[in-house]
Amino acid sequence: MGLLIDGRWQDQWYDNGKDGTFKRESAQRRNALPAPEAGRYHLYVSLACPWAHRTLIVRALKGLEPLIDVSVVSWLMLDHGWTFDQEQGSSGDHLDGLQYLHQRYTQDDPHYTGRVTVPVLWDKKEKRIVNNESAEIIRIFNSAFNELTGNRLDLYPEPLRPAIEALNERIYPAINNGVYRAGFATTQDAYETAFDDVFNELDHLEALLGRNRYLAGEYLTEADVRLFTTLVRFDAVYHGHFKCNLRRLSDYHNLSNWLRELYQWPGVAGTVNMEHIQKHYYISHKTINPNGIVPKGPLQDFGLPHDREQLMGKGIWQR
Ligand SMILES: N[C@@H](CCC(=O)N[C@@H](CS)C(=O)NCC(=O)O)C(=O)O
Repeated sequence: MGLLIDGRWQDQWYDNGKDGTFKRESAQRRNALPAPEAGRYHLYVSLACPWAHRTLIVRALKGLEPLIDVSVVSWLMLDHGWTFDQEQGSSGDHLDGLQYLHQRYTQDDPHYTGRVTVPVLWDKKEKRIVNNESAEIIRIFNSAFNELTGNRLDLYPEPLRPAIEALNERIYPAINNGVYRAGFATTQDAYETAFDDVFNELDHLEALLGRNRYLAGEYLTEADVRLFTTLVRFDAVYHGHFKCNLRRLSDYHNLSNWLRELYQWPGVAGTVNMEHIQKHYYISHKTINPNGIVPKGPLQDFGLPHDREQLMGKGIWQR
């Protein structure tokens, strides 16, 4: 784990400061897509990472697999940050055979200072990073290539935008980032604050999903995708490794049925790789789990039947 300082790689763990609260650095590349072209862009992901996972799901739902190819980093992230070590699960860098992801960042800017994160949407033509913020990459995927693919599915439909934004604003701090704030906390207080945020919000969402088929109502939207990638990791990683253990996700009836419905959505299961997920967290985070023992459990089967049909659902909005 480390970061680039003026283009040079430095190996260092997160600095939480005195209060022990984990602070996530904002993504630095936030450009719009220069032009929708097949084959021009390359997506860098980790199959372990919930943020990168969002982009893989939307890429699949929007039929972008033939247009945007992907390189997968290794699940193991140690001194050099994300690597393309094929012995530890990486696909290798399909573009230039790079060894480390930070080399992409310094190709974009030889003086880059900041964390080297996934996902990254790379422009092969201009040789620069288009965007490294998953929340924005999924919106690009949702609309920018429609003319090329003819895919009219809309995960961020105009009339639902206020509801989706309101959900994102609750779910990001309390859950998506909340589990990290719990897991990476370095004081008891910081951990307990994050822990309470996680479970208060899960309770709220459990009630919401008792009324709504999907988070924003009858349509499956980006809000569902963004929650899914955190919750699919919950029992396998966040419950144990990040100490979010008041309840298991499987103890929540509505949330776990909703999770199964999303998992079974065509295209989604193929984006979930539990081996990368468990190995990454338990083996890479040496400060939390120094011996790198990976738990054998829990037993889980997201392919089991769900009961969501009892609520009205219209699938994904069509433009
Ligand atoms: N805001 C970013 C966050 C991405 C992020 O933090 N990714 C993690 C992996 S789960 C990462 O690459 N961390 C490396 C680091 O912080 O050094 C997004 O949503 O795209």
